[in-house]
Amino acid sequence: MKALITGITGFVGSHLAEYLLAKGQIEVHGSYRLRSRMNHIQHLQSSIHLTECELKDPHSVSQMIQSVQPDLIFHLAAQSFVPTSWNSPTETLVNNIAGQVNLFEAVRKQGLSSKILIACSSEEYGLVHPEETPIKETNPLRPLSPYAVSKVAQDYLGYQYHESYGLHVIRTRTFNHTGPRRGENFVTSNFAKQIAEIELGLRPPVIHVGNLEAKRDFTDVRDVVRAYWLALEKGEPGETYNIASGTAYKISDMLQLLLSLSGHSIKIETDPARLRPSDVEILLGDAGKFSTQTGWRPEIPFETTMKDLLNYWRAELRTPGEAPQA
Ligand SMILES: Nc1nc2c(ncn2[C@@H]2O[C@H](COP(=O)(O)OP(=O)(O)O[C@H]3O[C@H](CO)[C@@H](O)[C@H](O)[C@@H]3O)[C@@H](O)[C@H]2O)c(=O)[nH]1
Repeated sequence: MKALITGITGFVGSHLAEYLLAKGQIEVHGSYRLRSRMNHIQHLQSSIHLTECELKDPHSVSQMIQSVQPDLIFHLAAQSFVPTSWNSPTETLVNNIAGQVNLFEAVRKQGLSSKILIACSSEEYGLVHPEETPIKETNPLRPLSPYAVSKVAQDYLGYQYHESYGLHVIRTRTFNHTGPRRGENFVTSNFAKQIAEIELGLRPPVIHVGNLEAKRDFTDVRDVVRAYWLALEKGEPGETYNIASGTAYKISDMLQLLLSLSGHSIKIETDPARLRPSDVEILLGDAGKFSTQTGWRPEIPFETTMKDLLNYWRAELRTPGEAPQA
């Protein structure tokens, strides 16, 4: 069986590649862009097949699909950082929406029956009223950032291509996820990296933060990639599923947890540049529909995830590129 991961060099892509290789009997292919950093998949390079592909270019996508002929496609490649979407809204929308349309069009025109997972997001729910939590898939979508709008479009395009052409598309609305290799812009990783830098004396004992009042539902990336596999194995085509832990942490509590894992005394300072024009206040998901369909449940406790993330940064800062491959 052949699996294609778009965005294989990224945080989730690298974990998914490891998961699929460990399952065995899956030929793992991945797409990357010209300037992608390869550090997350360096240790896998001899076991995977890489294709350079610009997803915004229909020709490039068509050629890749033609040569790989994947049975499974995990479409993870995207501009995924919310603040970047305010600075570059057009780039975010074009990248995320056109990339997926090009992929769908290639599969459709070549008459393939690939099963396609599209990585949508809990950000789509956006403005959520307290009585609407835990959020079900039926909740209204009230996106609060250009990134969230791009994910709503990806989500509905998945629905539309399934209805119009019968493409085997599964849509997952994944809530926040983290773990080793998480990009340093994202909150858990950013705080963990700052703490590791303070421990090594690379910065003064002051941690810079944004809005600590928001609440997020975090799942370990290793549980998320298992969910993505199950989604294609057992999910209903055309359907959308929340992937969530069912517990929301205030960002300030997540920070306290990280600080408790470090013996250092650290001052907290708000950096106004880290505040957003509009922030999603609470994302707390109900993954009941997905659990019933696939039997999936998150297994890794949040404390373990945060310990692994902090240890990842400690190792990465000591010997860049050689952090343990968790
Ligand atoms: N990044 C960041 N966020 C901060 C900081 N301080 C507080 N926050 C708050 O921490 C929360 C989480 O921020 P991110 O880690 O940047 O993630 P996100 O905006 O929730 O989006 C992530 O989750 C989505 C799923 O819900 C994903 O779709 C998206 O790609 C991303 O992974 C937000 O409320 C943000 O305002 C900081 O210094 N940096």
